[in-house]
Amino acid sequence: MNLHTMTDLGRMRTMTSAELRQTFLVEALFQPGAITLVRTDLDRAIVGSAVPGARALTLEPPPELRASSFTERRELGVLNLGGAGSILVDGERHAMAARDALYVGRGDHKIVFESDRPDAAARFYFVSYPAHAVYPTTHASFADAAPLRLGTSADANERTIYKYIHEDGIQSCQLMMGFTWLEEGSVWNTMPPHWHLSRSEIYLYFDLPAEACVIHLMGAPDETRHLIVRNEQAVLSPPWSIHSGAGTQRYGFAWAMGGENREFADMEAVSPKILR
Ligand SMILES: O=C[C@H](O)[C@@H](O)CC(=O)C(=O)O
Ligand SMILES: [Zn+2]
Repeated sequence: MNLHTMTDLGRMRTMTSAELRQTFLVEALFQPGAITLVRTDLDRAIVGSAVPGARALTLEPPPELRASSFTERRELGVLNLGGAGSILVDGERHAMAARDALYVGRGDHKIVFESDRPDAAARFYFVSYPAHAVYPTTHASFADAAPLRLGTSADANERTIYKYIHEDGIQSCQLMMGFTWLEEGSVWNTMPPHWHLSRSEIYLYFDLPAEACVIHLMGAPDETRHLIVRNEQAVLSPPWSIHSGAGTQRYGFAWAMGGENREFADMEAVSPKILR
């Protein structure tokens, strides 16, 4: 399992593009017919994907977890970014339509990913954090996600935030998860930006054609850096970092957070005037 170790603000000032990418960008997710896992020391998150083909895929615990099952001491949030599929948790089948989410609570579970049709494979994206208590495994369909419309077309940031795992939605220990969908002609996410010392965050950009990219902004508000991010790549965002971006066209992105609380609105707004 690949490991991304974080840096601090001081070293970030002198990092090259390659060093920034090695530290903060997760590139090799979504391998056909496989489960891919990447871990980071940032709140001990594990980022992963499962793209089952004709064969079902079982989530095994990597040796680094020192566990007999993946969720022995962890919770897991899954979002289906592809075709219809299922997730079996201890034999119980949860149908996963496109944009459905599943929360799997701490416990010795057997987790299996399946696609309904190998030629229109499910693309399961997941994020896991350590968990200290058991919350029930819960499915949410796209219609269950609380939509929050933000932005204007004049600011090119008209978008809807769909929250699945949060204070008023699916319950969890520390995981929050959902995705944001930009309207045609809107390219900016999280502008004006924010940061939250109470939580770290992970963005996974999706629904971008191969030639398109998002210029993701990170760092302290007065000392920003950027990453060029392609389709289905993830950015690890420490609590002290802003996380915002502009695409060469519209896109979607899944966001997940871990930390102190699960209040979506608990963030420090950053005035665009102080960005440097
Ligand atoms: O803390 C919240 C997260 O950064 C995102 O949900 C923000 C976002 O999707 C947006 O403004 O477009
Ligand atoms: Zn945020």
